[in-house]
Amino acid sequence: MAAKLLELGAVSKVFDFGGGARLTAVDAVSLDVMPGEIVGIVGESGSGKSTLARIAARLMPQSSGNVIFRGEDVSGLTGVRFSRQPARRRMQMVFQDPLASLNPRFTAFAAIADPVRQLGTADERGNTRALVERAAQRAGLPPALLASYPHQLSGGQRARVDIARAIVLEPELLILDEPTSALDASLQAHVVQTLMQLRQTMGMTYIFVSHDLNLVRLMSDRILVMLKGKVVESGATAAVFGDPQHAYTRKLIAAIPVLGRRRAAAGGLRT
Ligand SMILES: Nc1ncnc2c1ncn2[C@@H]1O[C@H](COP(=O)(O)OP(=O)(O)OP(=O)(O)O)[C@@H](O)[C@H]1O
Repeated sequence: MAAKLLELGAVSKVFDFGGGARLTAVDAVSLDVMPGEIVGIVGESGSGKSTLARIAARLMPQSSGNVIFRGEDVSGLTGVRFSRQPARRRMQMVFQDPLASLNPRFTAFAAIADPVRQLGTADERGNTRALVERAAQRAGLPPALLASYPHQLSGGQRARVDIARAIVLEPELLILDEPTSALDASLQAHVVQTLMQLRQTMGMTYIFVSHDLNLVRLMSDRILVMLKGKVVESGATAAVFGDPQHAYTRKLIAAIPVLGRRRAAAGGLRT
């Protein structure tokens, strides 16, 4: 059996607001991600999905629990310390709002080149233009747009810059936090198609965070359902959608516009 790519062991995150006010945003979540899998994380707003994604990507320290990436315990490494690790280039994150995550003073080329400058080998740095052009092409960004600044690009084009930047060093794991939620339905479909093609051509593994169950159903091999920081249900996507065990999962599925109506009409899924 293949080695696990990422292991989260009983990861918790408690936000302390002072004066005794605390919030457990993630509560003892365990998750093993195998190479090549797409794991979807779903749940209502505030259920802890983004916090878990940020902990997995080492952008935020957990309060307790372990994070093991490619067999290496990275539990004590976050932020700048993790960014200095060789493992850093093997795991990248794509964010919800590229306008917020892209530096307004960087052209698309500079944004995509940034990881090469920061994390690339000397050879890669010498080859920056070719790497940037390859990543842009893979992400479906026309070469003519590489000279543009974020404000000159559409939402869909910005999403593609963000994806190109994330894949420029060919990471093994992409953690995608609502990567298409700022886009309208048709752009969303294009970006999802691009992500699915990338997975095939580059053999990547995704953790895909979304409140959009239709999208997660389409993309994921396996899903985790989160409620108030806890995983209330997990399993193969087809099994969870076909025979949801938890009342909350049934409620989420029933709320999917098209699928929910069809299922309700068939007499199933009342919570
Ligand atoms: N940096 C922070 N400081 C304090 N509280 C936070 C912080 N980040 C998140 N939270 C809180 O933790 C809880 C979980 O938030 P999180 O963003 O992980 O949920 P989510 O499921 O991703 O929601 P959404 O879909 O709205 O992004 C929320 O109550 C949120 O307000």
